[in-house]
Amino acid sequence: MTERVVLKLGGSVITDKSGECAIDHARLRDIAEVLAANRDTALVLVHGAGSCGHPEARRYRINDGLTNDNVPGVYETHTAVSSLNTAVVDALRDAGVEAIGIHPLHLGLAEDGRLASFETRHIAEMTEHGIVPVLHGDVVMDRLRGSCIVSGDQLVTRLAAALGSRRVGLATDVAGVLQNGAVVPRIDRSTIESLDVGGSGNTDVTGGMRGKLAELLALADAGIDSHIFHVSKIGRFLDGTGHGGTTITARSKP
Ligand SMILES: Nc1ncnc2c1ncn2[C@@H]1O[C@H](COP(=O)(O)OP(=O)(O)OP(=O)(O)O)[C@@H](O)[C@H]1O
Ligand SMILES: C=C(C)CCOP(=O)(O)O
Repeated sequence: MTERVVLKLGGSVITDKSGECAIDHARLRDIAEVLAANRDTALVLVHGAGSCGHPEARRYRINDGLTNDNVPGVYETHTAVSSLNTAVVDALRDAGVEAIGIHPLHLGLAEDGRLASFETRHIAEMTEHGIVPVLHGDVVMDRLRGSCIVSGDQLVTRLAAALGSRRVGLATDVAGVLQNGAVVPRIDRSTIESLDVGGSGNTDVTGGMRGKLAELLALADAGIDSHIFHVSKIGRFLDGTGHGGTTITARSKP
């Protein structure tokens, strides 16, 4: 079976998270060049929403559930993050990567904030043909709440488990998980307690670094390690030369 790499581009690195849907096109071009240079990798790409989706999700209180008042928020949030998805796909295609956008609102159903069903067989099929599926954190219909936000981080864990991926990376705006300014090289359930991990510095409805680690520790429990590193280290993550960030694992330090 093809060894698939699941890579998430944090919303903080492809948008200016302090603005309103401020897409960083120059950063997207740089990332696209790196991914184009690694075309042999069977890649499944996920991106966060950054300033294209988090402000809308917060404004319409999507995660509190749907009422008569906030139904338009489903459209507004999905449209904002979809515009970012188009920009990511365009940048990749301009660099020669056979990318195609996939919207979780169309293929997932949640129950109380967690994906209950999510089709991935077509994603696996795409990678067999050199297509790079580009998914994103999204608003998804929820059988208990009406709707909820499914983060790119939740998608990463879902995809990695479903596709049997052993290489999972999250590129973000920090060098890794930090403690007193230094990167913590390895985190497992026994070491997480001693760390000071917070949310995002900007508008974020999915828990920032704390939310990320909750997802990735659950993935580690399922036997799949993952890595958080600075966006400038994507090439090194892909070629295995060392990303200098944090590895999230179920195993204690050797
Ligand atoms: N201990 C910590 N180490 C590193 N970053 C931390 C820590 N605690 C909180 N953070 C914050 O977490 C942020 C990264 O999480 P964030 O959710 O913003 O990233 P992202 O995945 O790029 O964004 P998005 O959720 O939009 O995709 C950092 O920029 C930092 O402000
Ligand atoms: C807010 C939306 C639409 C998705 C959030 O995904 P994330 O940026 O990966 O947390």
